[in-house]
Amino acid sequence: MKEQIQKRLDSLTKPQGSLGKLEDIALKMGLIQGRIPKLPRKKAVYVFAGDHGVVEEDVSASPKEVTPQMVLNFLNGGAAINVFSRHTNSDVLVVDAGVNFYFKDNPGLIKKKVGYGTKNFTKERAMSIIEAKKSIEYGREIARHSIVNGVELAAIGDMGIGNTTTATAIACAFGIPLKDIIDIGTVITNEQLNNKKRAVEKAIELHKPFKDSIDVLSKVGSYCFGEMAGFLLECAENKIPVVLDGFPTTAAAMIAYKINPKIKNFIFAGHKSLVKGHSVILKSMELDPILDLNMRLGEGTGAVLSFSLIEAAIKMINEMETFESANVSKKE
Ligand SMILES: O=C(O)c1ccc[n+]([C@@H]2O[C@H](COP(=O)([O-])O)[C@@H](O)[C@H]2O)c1
Ligand SMILES: Cc1cc2nc[nH]c2cc1C
Repeated sequence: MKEQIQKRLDSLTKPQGSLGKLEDIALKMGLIQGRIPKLPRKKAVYVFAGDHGVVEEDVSASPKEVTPQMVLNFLNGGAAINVFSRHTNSDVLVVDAGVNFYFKDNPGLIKKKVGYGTKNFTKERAMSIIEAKKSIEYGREIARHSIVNGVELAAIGDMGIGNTTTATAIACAFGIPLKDIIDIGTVITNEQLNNKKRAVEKAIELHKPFKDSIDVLSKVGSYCFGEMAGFLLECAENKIPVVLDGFPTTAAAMIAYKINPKIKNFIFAGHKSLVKGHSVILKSMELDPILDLNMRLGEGTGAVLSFSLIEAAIKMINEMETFESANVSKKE
């Protein structure tokens, strides 16, 4: 299949390889679909929301109430992710994986709450092993539902005050040195950055050694990261491409990747976040980001914007004329 797709790319009226990453995207999408790739008939972003006990350590710029407030904003269509999803003709589904708030039913809300926020992982496990397994299973259920509903290109986004601290702790638990990834998420004071660094160091010291993904998830993870990991695993097993967003969603991908490294063949990195650790963890999974727009918002915004380039790549391989059909000469 790879040869067939590559041959088609090389037959199009352009110097070989001149469309750069767009050619890589068309090839990867083709390998996922097992054919010259076709446009996805339905696209959706799943924004996984959850709260983190570690925010007690004063690691974030915003109060924790922002997590449920932003969930309501997503449901009302007023956040950046709603705008960019309308722009790319994608649906927005918000997942309550573990927000410390009770939400009323809403058609845009998927209620998969494992708990009302995790515990402070600088003092104890973020969650039990049972909850960690449950969060992965909930993520898989959401993916199955998405596939049954015809979503052919998905993205994951995150919402949770404290997410970048949890993401940092997860990456460190998998062996990435803290100094290579510690950074601000949203803009915080130097004191808060120090708190964040100390919180991760304390957690790693308290919980090491780490056995596997479930161990990492239960010790320093959170419900929304577990659900994102389960979502990725299930989509990959069903050959549905998923686009990652920034630093938190990519740390969640690490959890899934350590369970099944083959998922990387079904995953796109939508963009490169400004958070310095993002490129480090993308590289550890050999993923190359599509966009680089100095963004660090989360919510799935970078992922959904990259949908238009993924679609452009698919249109390119389908709609361009070949040297032969357009009668353009080529040196033998
Ligand atoms: O996607 C990113 O790379 C990213 C970088 C920094 C912050 N965020 C978003 O900001 C929130 C967490 O920020 P923080 O500083 O509380 O960890 C969370 O809701 C994320 O979606 C996201
Ligand atoms: C307002 C706001 C919106 C967000 N979206 C993702 N993370 C966020 C953090 C804040 C503070």
